[in-house]
Amino acid sequence: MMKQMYPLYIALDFPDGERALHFLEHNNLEEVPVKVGMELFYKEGPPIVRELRKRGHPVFLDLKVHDIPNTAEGAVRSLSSLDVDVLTVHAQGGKEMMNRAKQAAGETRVLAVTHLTSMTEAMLNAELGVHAAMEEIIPHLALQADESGVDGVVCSVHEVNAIKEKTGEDFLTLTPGIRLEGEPSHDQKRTATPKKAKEHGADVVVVGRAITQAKDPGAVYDYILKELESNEPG
Ligand SMILES: O=c1ccn([C@@H]2O[C@H](COP(=O)(O)O)[C@@H](O)[C@H]2O)c(=O)[nH]1
Repeated sequence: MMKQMYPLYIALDFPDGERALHFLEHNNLEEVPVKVGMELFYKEGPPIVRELRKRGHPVFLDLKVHDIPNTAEGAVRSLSSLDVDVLTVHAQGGKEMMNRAKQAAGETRVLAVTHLTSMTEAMLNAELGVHAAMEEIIPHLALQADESGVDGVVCSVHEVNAIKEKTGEDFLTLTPGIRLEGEPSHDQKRTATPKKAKEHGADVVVVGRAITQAKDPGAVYDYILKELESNEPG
């Protein structure tokens, strides 16, 4: 059976496992779903994922695999053995790469990153030489991802509607770049509040600094979860 996904994952972007585990323990965030990304995984490796799983945390492993199909397939096979809910590849690796990643993932869900939420359309045009509007290129990449067989995409809240129009409602959208009203966006460019994520129909949100750097991370986690689970119209 395919792994379950949760509406909210906390991005554990900490320099080491000790600090990540201390953060969770001291803020009463036992067993909450967490995202392990490059910073923590490259420092600690598979043992930090095993430790989080042992403590009851569902884990999203966000290593954004991007390589030739054969290498990506092998990488995903290795990573999916860690009992994680979901892992990521780059949609720009192409359909064969995404398809082979999906085949190798077993019950672990695979999501394809479209364009990073830290990029603007101007950067896409000037720096990557991709002369298309974000609102065209991202649904296009999502359609390629859907056709390749992966479970969904990583995108910003702003692209969720256009993606679902092309792929259908069941194709998952996971949205980082979440900020509370009035908060600094840091390096993120395509940001939105949890309320907007809910309104636009994002299936899953990932929140890092808005929780990890908050005065009361537990309270912010509870607030965001409540916003996402609210049945009030936007
Ligand atoms: O397009 C993407 C893909 C992944 N991320 C990851 O999400 C978190 C966001 O952290 P914040 O502190 O909430 O900005 C981070 O781990 C990124 O690696 C993303 O931001 N955008």
